[in-house]
Amino acid sequence: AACSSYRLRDALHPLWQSELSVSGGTRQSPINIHWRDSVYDPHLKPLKIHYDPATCLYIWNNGYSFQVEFDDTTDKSVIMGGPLENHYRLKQFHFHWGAINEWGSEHMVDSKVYPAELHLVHWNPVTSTSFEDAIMENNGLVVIGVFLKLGAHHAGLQKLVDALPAVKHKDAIVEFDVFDPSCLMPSCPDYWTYDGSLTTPPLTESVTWIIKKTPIEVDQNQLEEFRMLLFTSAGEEEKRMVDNFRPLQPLMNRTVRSSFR
Ligand SMILES: Cc1ccc(O)c(S)c1
Ligand SMILES: [Zn+2]
Repeated sequence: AACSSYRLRDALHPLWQSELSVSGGTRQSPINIHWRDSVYDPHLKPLKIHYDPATCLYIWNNGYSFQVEFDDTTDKSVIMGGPLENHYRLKQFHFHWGAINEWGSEHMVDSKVYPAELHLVHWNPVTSTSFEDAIMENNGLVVIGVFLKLGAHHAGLQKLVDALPAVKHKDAIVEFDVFDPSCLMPSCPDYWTYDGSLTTPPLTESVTWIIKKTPIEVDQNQLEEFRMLLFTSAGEEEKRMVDNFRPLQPLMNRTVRSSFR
């Protein structure tokens, strides 16, 4: 009963009315990672990341988040290793965040929530011919999740933050060239990994999640710039883009593996 009422509340969340279409899901995201329940897997390799800053195309406001899109027509920006059997191409990255610092991330670690979470979305060019196809493929996608915590100014992020006023409204787009998202990665190699889903519609269960254990630090001004974006288009009544995170989903029959002891 608790689960169904939980799911009903979940399904009525403003951003996810369409939730009912996957309410039978068995591997939904995000989840609360219980550190002590995660299983160290010695076979997990270090994650290898090779991003070419020249593949960065533009930044836009898609009405859910702000998103930086990459040229994914070649293998110039890829990840491999970790839990992966082959390389995956970087397609885009975006963030989820809260109205205040007390919440905002999608995943949690022992119920600890962060003010924001970065998602770097990659697709499998070996088993799919396009990102759009990969969304529907089992393990067609890999999303690297990085927690953001309040702390020092993040110089690499600031280049992104400076572009946000240009994409304040839904569907706004601005050229954004030569950016290397590796600068948003924590130096600590440790991660958890589990099988899950997109956290926005179509919520398809096609994602191998790689959640970095260590957050990156950003300062208050940078978080507040995120919160000045709008869900709404120019001319509409303004709705601030905040709380664009999906509620926690049941772990069901899944194990979270860790790359570290
Ligand atoms: C492909 C994709 C789009 C939006 C998202 O929030 C996530 S998590 C993945
Ligand atoms: Zn996301």
